Amino acid sequence: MKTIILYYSRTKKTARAANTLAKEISADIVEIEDLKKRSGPLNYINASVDAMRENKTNIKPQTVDLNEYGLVYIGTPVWAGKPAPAIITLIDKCDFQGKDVILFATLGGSGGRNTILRMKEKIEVRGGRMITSFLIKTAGKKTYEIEDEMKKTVEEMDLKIYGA
Ligand SMILES: Cc1cc2nc3c(=O)[nH]c(=O)nc-3n(C[C@H](O)[C@H](O)[C@H](O)COP(=O)(O)O)c2cc1C
Repeated sequence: MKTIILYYSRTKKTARAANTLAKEISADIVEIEDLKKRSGPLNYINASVDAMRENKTNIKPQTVDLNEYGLVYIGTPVWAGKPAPAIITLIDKCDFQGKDVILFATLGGSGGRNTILRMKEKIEVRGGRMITSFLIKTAGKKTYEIEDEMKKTVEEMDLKIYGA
């Protein structure tokens, strides 16, 4: 069965990691957009509050049909120690019954463990099984450094063996 990568990214760091991953493991990839405006200083605070409270948001696409996929990667930036609202919203709209799931998050420095744990809990409730997870620190990193870090993670975690 095929592999798909679903991700949300505000400033395109998670996007960079996700696209590199898609190339490395030959997976399909879908970007989840948050239709709420998330740029600017005030929206940064609102974004943190929304993440902390796990407030839902409007996303595009509204759901993803996972029927033809056996393995699903889900990637999010860490917001206030939580997954981004777009990903919280997405998880609750997808059917993970019988799916293997690999979770990843990009972050400045802290809150990664809690972010993965929260996604794991929500996916398990919806019938999915997290097989592994990883974090990519992005603070101060250039685009090519994020890509290199992703490639290194693929090698070190042997991610190419999953979902074949
Ligand atoms: C609203 C908001 C809250 C954030 N909270 C955290 C946090 O709690 N811990 C952390 O390490 N980084 C935090 N960050 C930094 C992002 O997780 C990090 O820059 C991430 O790589 C951005 O990914 P993106 O470019 O895909 O949006 C936060 C960023 C935003 C915009």
